[in-house]
Amino acid sequence: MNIQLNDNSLLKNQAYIDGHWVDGDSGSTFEVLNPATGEVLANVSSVGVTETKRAITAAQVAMESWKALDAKARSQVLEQWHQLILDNQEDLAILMTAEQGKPLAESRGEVLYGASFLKWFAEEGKRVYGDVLPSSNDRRSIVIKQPVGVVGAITPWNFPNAMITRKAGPALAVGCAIVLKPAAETPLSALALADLAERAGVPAGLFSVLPSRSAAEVGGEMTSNPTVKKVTFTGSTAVGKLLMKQCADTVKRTSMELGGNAPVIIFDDADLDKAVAGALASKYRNAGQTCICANRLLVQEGIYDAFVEKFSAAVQQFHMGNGLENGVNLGPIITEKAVADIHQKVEAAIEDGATVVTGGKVSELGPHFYEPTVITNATPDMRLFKEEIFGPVAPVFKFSTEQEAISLANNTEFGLASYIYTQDIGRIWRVSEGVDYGMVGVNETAISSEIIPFGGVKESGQGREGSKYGLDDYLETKYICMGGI
Ligand SMILES: NC(=O)C1=CN([C@@H]2O[C@H](COP(=O)(O)OP(=O)(O)OC[C@H]3O[C@@H](n4cnc5c(N)ncnc54)[C@H](OP(=O)(O)O)[C@@H]3O)[C@@H](O)[C@H]2O)C=CC1
Ligand SMILES: O=C(O)CCCC(=O)O
Repeated sequence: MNIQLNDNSLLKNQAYIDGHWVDGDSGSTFEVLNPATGEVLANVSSVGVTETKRAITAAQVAMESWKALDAKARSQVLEQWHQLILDNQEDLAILMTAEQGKPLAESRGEVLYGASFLKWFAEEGKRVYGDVLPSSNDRRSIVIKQPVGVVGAITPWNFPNAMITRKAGPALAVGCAIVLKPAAETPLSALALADLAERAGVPAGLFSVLPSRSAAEVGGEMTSNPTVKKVTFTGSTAVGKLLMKQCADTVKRTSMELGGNAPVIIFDDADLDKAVAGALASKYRNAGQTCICANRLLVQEGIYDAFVEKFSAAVQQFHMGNGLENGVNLGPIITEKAVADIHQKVEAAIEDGATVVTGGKVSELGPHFYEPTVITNATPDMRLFKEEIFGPVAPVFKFSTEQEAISLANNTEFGLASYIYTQDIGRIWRVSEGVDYGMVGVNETAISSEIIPFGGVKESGQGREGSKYGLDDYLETKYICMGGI
């Protein structure tokens, strides 16, 4: 493999099924590329339907003894996995930057973020309480919670570590087994996590990782196999809808964390410096490739020009490049296709009358780099308003009234994250309650952590990840009626 770590045994290029490192049955492999340089990092085994079936069967077997353990015993294994991730933070970060592109500082942060889900759910898994309901004299009505069963998980390339632990943590904590298909662009982080899980004592079969170049085959088996009781997915809305349809035939539970179209609403009374810093951090995190990234900057007319000036000046300070190099704080875009898609949206906006203040083109650094861009005179009929940009492009829209801001924010089929900048306490409540989003950041855009219920409404998905609420997605509720008392 074209990469050097302190511990090179974390570099895996085979699937991890039922506790074994294996090639795909067909022997086929696929390339994993460094998006900053285009170099081939590794050739990774590609699995299909039969290997997925095997992983699911192994999961079912492994789950029997795992769910019978005390929650405390499961917790200890998760704690150990958490500790090993911390111990290997730098290697995991280097691996992540190599295959995904985000600057090393962001990768280090994601590794800690990913580990935090294991720690949180190691603790929270010990608190799966039931209920005794007020009942009539001759009976007692009891509610218990049980693990939902074997879980199928499909994760994206933009967060190659944390999206896995955010699903595996709660699943394993409550006694489920999990079969994971990572994104084809970033399987190395997933496989390194599996290696650490094995070292931590996660029993064979309980956490299998299925790299594949045919997502539809693996996803098709996961969603149709009756042994899988729940499918959890993070990715595009289009694929999420497809998976939900596929799950309908066997009536599986689903959790869907899909696309977003986050508005950042900046009112005239906002603290301008805070608003600029918050919008900047949100928009350009992971080069704009985050489902909760600011997608639309909605700025009130009285502060519009001042905001654009300060924001654009800050955007021009980014140092774009290979995320492994010192000082780089903006990385590449995952694929050339994604770059082309971003650029088409910008070109369409220009044709429709938008103005490019800075950026607006593919960078001279190479075909995976798009210049950090600010666009003014943006209007709601543009693709930049309607679609997830997933790139470092900030369109700035102007509004007049609070009601108009709420209407603009809600004028989308998405409803994941939203942000408000204002100092008016009444307005904070009105707007927070008025926007149709699963999450609202008030004078803050760094809203993610393991303790909060992450998730969306409308076509941004269903279910919540992280927090005490995140456990419910992996639990069934059983009612027991005890009669004859
Ligand atoms: N909510 C979020 O966090 C994310 C949103 N997106 C949005 O989606 C757009 C496209 O990105 P993209 O990577 O193509 O997102 P996808 O939704 O295609 O990919 C996410 C995951 O789904 C898998 N997948 C794709 N097709 C199927 C299928 N038919 N059955 C089962 N699994 C499948 C992918 O596998 P494989 O990699 O092998 O194709 C990957 O593991 C982005 O521009 C962005 O707008 C993307 C990623 C994350
Ligand atoms: O779905 C995503 O894009 C990843 C979520 C990032 C976060 O948890 O902040």
